[in-house]
Amino acid sequence: MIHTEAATLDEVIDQALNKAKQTNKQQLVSFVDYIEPIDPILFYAGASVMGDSRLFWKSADEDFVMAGVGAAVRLASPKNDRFQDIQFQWKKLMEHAYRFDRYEQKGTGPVAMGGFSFDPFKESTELWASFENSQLEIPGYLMTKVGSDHYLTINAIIYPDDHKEQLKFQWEEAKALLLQCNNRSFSTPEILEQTEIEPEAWKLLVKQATDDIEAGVVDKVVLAREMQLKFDDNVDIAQVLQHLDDTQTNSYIFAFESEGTQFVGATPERLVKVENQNLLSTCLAGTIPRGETTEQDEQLGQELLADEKNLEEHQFVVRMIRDAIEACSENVDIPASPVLYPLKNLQHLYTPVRARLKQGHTLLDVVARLHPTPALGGLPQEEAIEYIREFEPLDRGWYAGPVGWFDSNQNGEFAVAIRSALIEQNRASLFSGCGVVKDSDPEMEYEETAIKFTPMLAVLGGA
Ligand SMILES: C=C(O[C@H]1C=CC=C(C(=O)O)[C@@H]1O)C(=O)O
Ligand SMILES: [Mg+2]
Repeated sequence: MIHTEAATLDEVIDQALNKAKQTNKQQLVSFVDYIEPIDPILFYAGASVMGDSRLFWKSADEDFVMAGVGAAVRLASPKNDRFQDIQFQWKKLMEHAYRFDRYEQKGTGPVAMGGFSFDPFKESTELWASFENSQLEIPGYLMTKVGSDHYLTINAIIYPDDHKEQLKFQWEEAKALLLQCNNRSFSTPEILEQTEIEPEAWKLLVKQATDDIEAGVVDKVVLAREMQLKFDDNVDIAQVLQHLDDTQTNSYIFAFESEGTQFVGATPERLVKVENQNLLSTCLAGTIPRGETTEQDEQLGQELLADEKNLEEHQFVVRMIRDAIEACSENVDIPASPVLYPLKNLQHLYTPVRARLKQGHTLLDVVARLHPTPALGGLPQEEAIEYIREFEPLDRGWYAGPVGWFDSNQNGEFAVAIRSALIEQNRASLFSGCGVVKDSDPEMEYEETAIKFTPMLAVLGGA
C-alpha cells in the first residue's frame, strides 16, 4: 500500500486519478480526516440515507467504536478455506491501495468489517438468505471513535475514466449528509407474538447429547435454540443499539446490515484481538445467574467458581484455545484458574489468554485456528461440528460465528456473535446456546438458554 501524509480532498482525487489513468487500473483510495465529535449511534441511524449496508462495532473494554455505510469493496468467500481466501483477497487489494492519512489510528483507512457463518457446510435456510457464509466490507464511509478522537474515512474504488468534479461532489455531499447527525426520535414497537421454537424437542436433544457424551461420541457439544418475535411495527435498530449500549456492560455491541436485514447483538465473548502483534484471546464458558442482592450475587459467583460441571465446561475451552494459540504465538500466558466475568443478567467463568503473535501470522490465521472454540462448538472440534450439523435443527447462520474487523496495519479484533438476533422489519429471531457436558441437566440448560435470550429480548421490549 502506498501511504501519503497530508492531502486535501482535491489532491487526493488528483493523485488517485492520475495513478488510475497511468496504470489503466482501478485503485482503492482511502482518505482519513479528523472530524468533530459525533455520536456513533446517531451516525448509524442517519447513515440509512446512504443505503442498506451499515455496520456497527463497539469494543467491550475500550473506548473504540466504528460505524460504516456503503460498501466500497465486498469480500466474500463460499466454503473451503474461507479465512485464507478472504486474507488472500485482502492482500491483493492492499497491494494497489492508496492511503491519504496523517493520523494512522487503528480502525481508520481501509478497514474490513463483517463476519462468518458458524458452519458453512450446514444446509442454510431462507432465514439467513441475506447473509453470505463469509462477508466483509470496506465501508465507503466509516466513522471511527478512538477515545475522544473522531475520524471519518472515505474509501472508494477509483476508475481510470472517473471525473474529478463528480467524485468531489459525491464525497462532499455524502460527508455533509452523514455528519449533520440530526437528533432523532427513537421508537420501540410492541411485541405481538413471542414463540420459543420446540423447547421440549430441544431438551430431548440435550438428553441425547449427554447420552452420546457418556458413550464417547464427543466430550462436549454446544446446543442452541431460537426464539421468534413479531412486532406491531418495524424494529428501530438504532434504538436497539442505544438500549444495548445503555444496559450491556462488558460486551461488544455490533450490527451488520445486509440487504435490509440486520444481525445485532451484545456479546461478551472475544475470539481474538491483535494490536502491534500483541494477542489477546478469551475463554468464556460456564454460567450462573446474577443475584438479586450483593450477598446472593457473591454466593452465586462462589458457587460457579466451585462447580464441577461448569469448570469442566470451561476447561475444555481453555485446553483447546491454549493449543491453538501456542501453535502461532510465543510468550503464551494463561492463568491457572478462571475468575468471574459479570454481565447484567448472568456471570461466566473467564480465563484471558495473552501471547505474542509470531511474525508471518495474521489475525485471520488465528480466527481460522480458533473457530469454533468449545464455547460455541464443542470438543473434539470436528466431531462436535458434525454433531451440531446433524442434530441441531436450527439454522445458526452467523450466530456463534466470528464477527469483527481488521485494518491495513495488522490491528483487528473478532468476537463470537452470541446474545444476538437477526432482525428483518417487524420480525426477529433470537439465538441462545449452552455447553452440554456429561453432567448437564436438560431442564437447567433450558433455563440457562432462557437467561441468555434476555439481553436481546429486553432491548426489544420483551420481559
Ligand atoms: C453459546 C452461548 O454461550 C456460550 C458462552 C458463554 C457461556 C456458555 C455456557 O456456559 O454454556 C456458552 O458456551 C450463548 O450465549 O448462546
Ligand atoms: Mg453453560
